Amino acid sequence: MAPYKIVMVRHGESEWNEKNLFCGWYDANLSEKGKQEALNAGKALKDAGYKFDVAYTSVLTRAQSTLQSILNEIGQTDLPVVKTWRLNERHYGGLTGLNKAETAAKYGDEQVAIWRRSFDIPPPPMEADHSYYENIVKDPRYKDGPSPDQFPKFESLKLTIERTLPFWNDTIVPQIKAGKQILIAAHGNSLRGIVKHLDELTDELIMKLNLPTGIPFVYTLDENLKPIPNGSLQFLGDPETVKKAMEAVANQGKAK
Ligand SMILES: O=C(O)[C@H](O)COP(=O)(O)O
Repeated sequence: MAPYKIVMVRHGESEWNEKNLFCGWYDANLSEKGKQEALNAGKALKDAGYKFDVAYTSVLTRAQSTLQSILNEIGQTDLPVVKTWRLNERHYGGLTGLNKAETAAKYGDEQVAIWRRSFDIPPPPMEADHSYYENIVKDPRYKDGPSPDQFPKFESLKLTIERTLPFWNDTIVPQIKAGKQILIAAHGNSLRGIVKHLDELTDELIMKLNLPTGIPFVYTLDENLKPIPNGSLQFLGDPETVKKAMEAVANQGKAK
C-alpha cells in the first residue's frame, strides 16, 4: 500500500576512489575509510529502525561488501540478496585505471566533467589491448551475463540507464508494489540513473548530481512510484556532511 519507501546507498569509498582512479567495472575493494563508511551506514539504518525484506546489489565487491556490513549492523545477515550486473557502476571504458585529476590536467576539467556527468556522451572505449580488458571481460562473475554482444566497452549514463532500468522495472518495481521493504546497495552512476528516472530529471539537471559514498538515502513513492512532495533523496546524514561529501565527489574530476 503506497506510499512506498525504498532505501539506496552508494558503496563506501573504494581503494580506487581513494587513489582517484576511474574504476567502472574494475573490481576494487573498499578502502579502510570505505569499510567504516559502510559500518556507519548500517548504524544509521539501525538507529532509524529500518528492516528489509530483500536487497539488491551489483556483482562488484565494493557494493556487496557495503551491503554485507549494513546487514550485519541491522542484524539481517540472512536477508535474501539479488546480485546483478545491471546494477554495476557505469563502465568507464578506456579511462579505467587513469587518475581523474591527471586526466583533467591532460584533457581539461570540462572534458572530464562531460565524461563523468553528461547524459549521453560516453568515455572512450576499452579496447582489447587495454591493461584491464582481460581482467574484466574474462571475469567468471559475468558467466550468466551480460551476453557477449551486451558486454560494454564503455558506457554513458544513458547506456547505463538502458541496462539498469529493465531490472528496476521488471524485478524491483513489482517487489515495491508488493509492499516489500527494499535496500539497493550499488554505485554512483547506476544510482544516478535510477534517481534520474524517479525524479524525471532533465539531461542537464542530472549533470549536477554527485552521490556521496556510504550515506543511505530514502525515497518515499506514491502508488505510481512518483516521489511524494519532499520524498526524493532524503539522506540519512546531516545536511552539511552530505553537501561536503557531494562536493568532494565533484572535485575528484578537477586538475590539482
Ligand atoms: O567508477 C568510478 O570511478 C567511481 O566509482 C564513480 O566515478 P565518478 O564519480 O567519477 O563517476
